[in-house]
Amino acid sequence: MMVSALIERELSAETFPIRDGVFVAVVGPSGAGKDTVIGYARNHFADETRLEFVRRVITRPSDAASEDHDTLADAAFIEAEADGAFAISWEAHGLRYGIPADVDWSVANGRVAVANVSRAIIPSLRERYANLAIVEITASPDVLAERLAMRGRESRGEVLARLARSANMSLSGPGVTSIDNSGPREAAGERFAEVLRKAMAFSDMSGLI
Ligand SMILES: Nc1ncnc2c1ncn2[C@@H]1O[C@H](COP(=O)(O)OP(=O)(O)O)[C@@H](O)[C@H]1O
Ligand SMILES: O=P(O)(O)OC[C@H]1O[C@H](OP(=O)(O)OP(=O)(O)O)[C@H](O)[C@@H]1O
Repeated sequence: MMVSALIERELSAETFPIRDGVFVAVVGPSGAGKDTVIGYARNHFADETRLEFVRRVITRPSDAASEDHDTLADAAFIEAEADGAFAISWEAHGLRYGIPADVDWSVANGRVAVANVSRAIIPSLRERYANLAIVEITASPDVLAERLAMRGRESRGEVLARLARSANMSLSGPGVTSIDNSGPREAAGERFAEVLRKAMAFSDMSGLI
């Protein structure tokens, strides 16, 4: 067993940025396939205890078809946020999103945490996690439009707003892996699985130092 897994590290202000484990931030435009590649990896690595697939808290009714998340009403989310329930939270598409605080403990203890997050929170993630892997899932604009329409989770107006938002976002800085998901799910899924294998290997090494 890894040394890091034997030590239950306490987190305090001095422990930032959090080390040992890796935070894998899956980002990219709406409809590119973030939840799809995460779902692929979840199946692929079903028995892998070093990986944690973060269950997000969102102020959106649950929709198990695309993502299994927790739901809170707006006021309850704001209260939970004030109580320190989230490692990180943000707003987008008129919704609030939170990553439960125990992800910090997991990363500090050598696990690889995987979450679908906003591109806008990358600077905060860089401050919080020493080992941050950013995976950008991409697809061409016409593919995005077609997939969002097919997904059917949002109204036509919401889909148009999501497509417009995507056009204004660009990524910069180190540690970004881009995966084109214009082709079959399995192709992007395998590339993502390879990123996770590397993150687990890195985390194993870092726990032994
Ligand atoms: N490679 C693919 N080929 C065909 N359809 C896909 C592919 N990847 C994702 N989809 C579909 O496209 C839609 C958007 O994917 P999703 O994973 O929800 O994207 P995101 O989380 O980035 O918004 C979903 O309906 C999903 O099933
Ligand atoms: O700031 P951005 O990078 O544009 O991201 C905005 C939001 O879109 C995604 O959420 P969600 O999974 O609910 O939406 P999606 O499936 O349509 O991408 C992502 O996790 C962010 O919460």
